[in-house]
Amino acid sequence: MENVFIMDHPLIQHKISMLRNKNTGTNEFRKLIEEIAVLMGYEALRDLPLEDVEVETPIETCMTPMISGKKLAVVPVLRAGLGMVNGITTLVPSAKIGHIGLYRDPETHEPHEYYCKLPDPIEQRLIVVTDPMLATGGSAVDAVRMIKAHGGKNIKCMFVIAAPQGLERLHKEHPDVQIYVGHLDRELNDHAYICPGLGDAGDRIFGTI
Ligand SMILES: O=P(O)(O)OC[C@H]1O[C@H](OP(=O)(O)OP(=O)(O)O)[C@H](O)[C@@H]1O
Ligand SMILES: O=c1cc[nH]c(=O)[nH]1
Ligand SMILES: [Mg+2]
Repeated sequence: MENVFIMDHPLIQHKISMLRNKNTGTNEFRKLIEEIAVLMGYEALRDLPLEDVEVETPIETCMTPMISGKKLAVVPVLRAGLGMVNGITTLVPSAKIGHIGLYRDPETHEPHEYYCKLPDPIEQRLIVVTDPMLATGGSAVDAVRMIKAHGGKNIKCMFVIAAPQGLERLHKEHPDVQIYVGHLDRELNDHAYICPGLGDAGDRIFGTI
């Protein structure tokens, strides 16, 4: 699928396996999510535009490449997406941060919007949406729709784990969006949880189980 990138780096796979373990506690879970975000961010940002700038080294003056263009915006989908923000700002400390609040209704599994605050203007920025889980895809489809409604154009989404159903839906509804997935899991269960998955990412990051 064009614009879909499934990670295969052994470090990412190893850390995702640690996340899956139900005995991994809140503190370690949070650290792992952040580390995976750094590793995935490194992959997802490999096409950042560069421009040559003049720098004086101790030896001579040279032209040397630096990141060009408008700065990045990281947009976590609350709550669980917050766990990945520090990973991206470790790579790009100057990034602006927006927030989209969505929760999934436990019965219908439909997303409900409760917050949206994005950097303004957002048109020229590269926007990186973070959420550890892409299950039915409802939350991600809505998050991208909200960003586009504010003028966002250049959008990448990062998920630690995705279900095939959610990946297909997001790609179908927003084919222009680049989707980065740490691991593609088997399926959804009757409660729309990812199998084998890691449980409820938000509850495990914030210790609200
Ligand atoms: O693809 P979907 O079927 O929409 O499911 C994925 C969404 O569900 C989780 O959030 P949740 O609703 O549990 O909110 P939380 O992060 O506050 O726990 C997860 O972090 C995604 O945002
Ligand atoms: O498996 C899932 C599905 C949705 N949200 C989660 O946190 N986990
Ligand atoms: Mg949750």
